[in-house]
Amino acid sequence: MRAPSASDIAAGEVLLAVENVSLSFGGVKAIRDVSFDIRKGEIRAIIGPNGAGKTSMLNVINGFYTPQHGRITFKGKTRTKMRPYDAARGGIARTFQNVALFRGMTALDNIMAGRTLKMHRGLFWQMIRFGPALREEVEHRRRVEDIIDFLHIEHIRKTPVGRLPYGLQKRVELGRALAMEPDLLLLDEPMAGMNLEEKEDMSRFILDVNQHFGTTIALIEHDMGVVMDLSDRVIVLDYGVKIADGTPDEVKANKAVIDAYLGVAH
Ligand SMILES: Nc1ncnc2c1ncn2[C@@H]1O[C@H](COP(=O)(O)OP(=O)(O)OP(=O)(O)O)[C@@H](O)[C@H]1O
Repeated sequence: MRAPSASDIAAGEVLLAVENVSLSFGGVKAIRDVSFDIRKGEIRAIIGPNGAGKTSMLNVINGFYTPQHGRITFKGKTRTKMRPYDAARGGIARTFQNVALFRGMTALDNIMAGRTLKMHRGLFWQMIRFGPALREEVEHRRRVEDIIDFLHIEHIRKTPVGRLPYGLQKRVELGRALAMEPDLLLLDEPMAGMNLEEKEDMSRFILDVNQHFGTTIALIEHDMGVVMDLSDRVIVLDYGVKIADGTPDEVKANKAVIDAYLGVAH
């Protein structure tokens, strides 16, 4: 059984609230007046057919897109506009639908890159690796090694990520996001392109991140088995509109969802 339970989550504190958000690209209405919340400690899935607006919603949450209408409240602070850098500094980390790593760099260096926002000493001190900067680097390396242990990727730490199989690249990308020590982790199709074994591994890591670090997670995923197993609550989008929001069992039984999505082979 997962902890915390669904009833704990229902009573829990709201980490992020999306209110009446609408986003258009020219004539295309990607998101239409969508509201929902993400509570501290939960795993929240966003599902829906292709083009439903799922990735656009993650891009609104992490400040990549500015919605024409609506507002976002994160950790009690309300905004209509935020830059991705501020979102990252504020504690929102993100992985992408297609792996977005530095392919020529090792797994270790890619994960280390995720620590950049946590580094306080300036470039000058980093370069001469003196005093406080050296102490800081040692601490960052320790954190990164902990993440490498946690994700069981010790054997590939020195391998350029471009040479790794896809499933391991996705794991390194997760490691880089974890290196930011986020309060909210956004995962865009973390299982896409994976075989069954890789999916099982990734599911376990997502649950472990949630349980051991207490990280709140929002994920987009097309594999319904994975979504229903992992998530505390699920939002369903269709043509940019929210058509359902509830526990996996509630969503599975929802007629509009069956008609729009679940009933259709994907
Ligand atoms: N940068 C953009 N410029 C123009 N239109 C866009 C842009 N990004 C998304 N769209 C459009 O907005 C709509 C929602 O797209 P989005 O990628 O958010 O859907 P999605 O649910 O994530 O789809 P998928 O499951 O295929 O990834 C689509 O009609 C898409 O073509």
